[in-house]
Amino acid sequence: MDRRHLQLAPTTARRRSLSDPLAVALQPPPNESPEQRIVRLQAEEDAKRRSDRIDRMLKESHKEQQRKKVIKILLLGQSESGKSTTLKQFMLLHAPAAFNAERLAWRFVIYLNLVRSIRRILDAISPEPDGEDIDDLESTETASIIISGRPSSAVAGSVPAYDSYRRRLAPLLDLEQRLIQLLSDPEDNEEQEATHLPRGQLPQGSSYASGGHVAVSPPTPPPLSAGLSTSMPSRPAPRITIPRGPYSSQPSPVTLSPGHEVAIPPRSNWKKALGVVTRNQSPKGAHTGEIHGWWEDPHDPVHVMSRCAPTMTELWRDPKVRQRLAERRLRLEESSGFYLNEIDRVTAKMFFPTDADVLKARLKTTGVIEHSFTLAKNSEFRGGVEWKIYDVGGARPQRQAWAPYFDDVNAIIFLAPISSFDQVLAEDPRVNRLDDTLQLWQAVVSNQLLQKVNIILFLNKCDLLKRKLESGVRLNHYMTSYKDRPNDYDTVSNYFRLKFGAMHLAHTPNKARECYIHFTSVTDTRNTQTIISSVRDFILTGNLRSSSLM
Ligand SMILES: Nc1nc2c(ncn2[C@@H]2O[C@H](COP(=O)(O)OP(=O)(O)OP(=O)(O)O)[C@@H](O)[C@H]2O)c(=O)[nH]1
Ligand SMILES: [Mg+2]
Repeated sequence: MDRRHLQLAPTTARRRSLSDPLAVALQPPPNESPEQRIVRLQAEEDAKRRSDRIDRMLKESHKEQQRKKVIKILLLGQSESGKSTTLKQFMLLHAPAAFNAERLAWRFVIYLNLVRSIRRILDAISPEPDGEDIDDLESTETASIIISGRPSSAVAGSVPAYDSYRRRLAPLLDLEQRLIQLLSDPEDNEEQEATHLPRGQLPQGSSYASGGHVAVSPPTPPPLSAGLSTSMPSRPAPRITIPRGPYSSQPSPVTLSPGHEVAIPPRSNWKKALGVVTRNQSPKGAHTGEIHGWWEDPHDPVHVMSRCAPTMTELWRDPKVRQRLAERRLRLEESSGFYLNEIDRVTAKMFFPTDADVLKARLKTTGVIEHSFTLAKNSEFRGGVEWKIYDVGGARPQRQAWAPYFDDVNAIIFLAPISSFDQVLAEDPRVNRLDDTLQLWQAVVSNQLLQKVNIILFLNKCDLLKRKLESGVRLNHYMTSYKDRPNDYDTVSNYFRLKFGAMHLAHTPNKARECYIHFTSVTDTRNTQTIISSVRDFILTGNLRSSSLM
């Protein structure tokens, strides 16, 4: 309540007193002593202070109500379905400054992706009788491995230059450990030379294969400890940690997940630590105009990368190597092997990742990571809309962390990688990836807790699907229900749209809910950003309606 009238000048107060009963009631007694006057004025002052405080609180609370609407989106789907890539596209569109701030840090992930692709090639072409056979290959980073017609090692051709490749690429295999260490514990960067693990001192659970490269023994059932993700202190998220090894008194920062893919602990602040342009990395010397950058730091991984670049290119272009990879049905281009076709550019001393490089960089998610950004003010919400996007780990052991988010989410974007019909899960090579996605989809659409939640389905990796079908891979070979329909992209993609749509209709507990389906290739920025804008408007409109604000 505003009590400014208490401060009116005496004449005004007197004039008002004739008509204002409140003012009459508040008038001082006619025979007020000076002491009484002091007490009265003091009381009036206290009352005014209290009143002003209440006014301020009311104003704040009104502003708060107008300030922000929070919309929560959960990204769901199996591992490697494209959730984190979709999140990167959201950031690129709505938080470009944050995206740019992380750009340099992705350089290390790109190096790691390239180094691991090279190691997989070396493993695949190894002539050693006790080297990996196809079963081993299938249990490692299997998104790129197809599942039928296993060739035996016996029929596979050999690569005469194998020993030479291995010798010349040995520094890369050491660098792999350093990169994992760097990403897992960037604070330890200074000591990276000291903490670099020499052979024979690998973390428990990992070992060198006979060929001298790093290989990881099948994980024992991972100790799932309820840890807290940095960004979500109140939400439990599982993490898988390698037990302490004899090499260190500290717990290993390196985490490996089933399927042997590298996973960085969610608490690692690698994006912040490695994305910072330090004094050393500033593009120009302030006075001299001379270029200074990470490439002048002799410890930077770029030096090993660029020294090994000619051999990497030679290996990747070697027809015998290609033949051996084909025999082993290993298709690296579909996963972290993107960079194999651009070795010179990626290993250049001054390599600065482009948007496309960052989108393609693969780092498995563990736990649940929250990202927020605010959309500009609009007519409905004067304070703008805050979007919180939760990116979850999609591998099977990670899925138990999803449920706590179900009761408090406005929309789900489900990623179904439809190119994966001929692939198996990294965490369980007996399971076809598409079957797993369909099961997961059914579980999500039939979930009672989610019945009021908007569901948007991204039938993803359409670019890879198209390429795969054009190369002659037949869907009915892996999915007999497809029968003898044409094997072209339009028919196949439409078949998937109808199949996923029909499952939603059959299993949703809320028959009024519509499910929005998009064909996506989330590494393609132009196409994805158009879809993201329409998804954003759809979610916003739906939520405005449901909260009776429209
Ligand atoms: N060609 C192509 N590659 C894609 C597409 N979507 C994702 N990828 C790539 O597939 C890999 C896996 O994508 P992520 O976004 O990391 O997968 P995720 O669902 O977050 O996986 P987890 O973190 O393990 O749950 C990355 O290298 C992406 O660049 C796509 O539509 N086309
Ligand atoms: Mg991810």
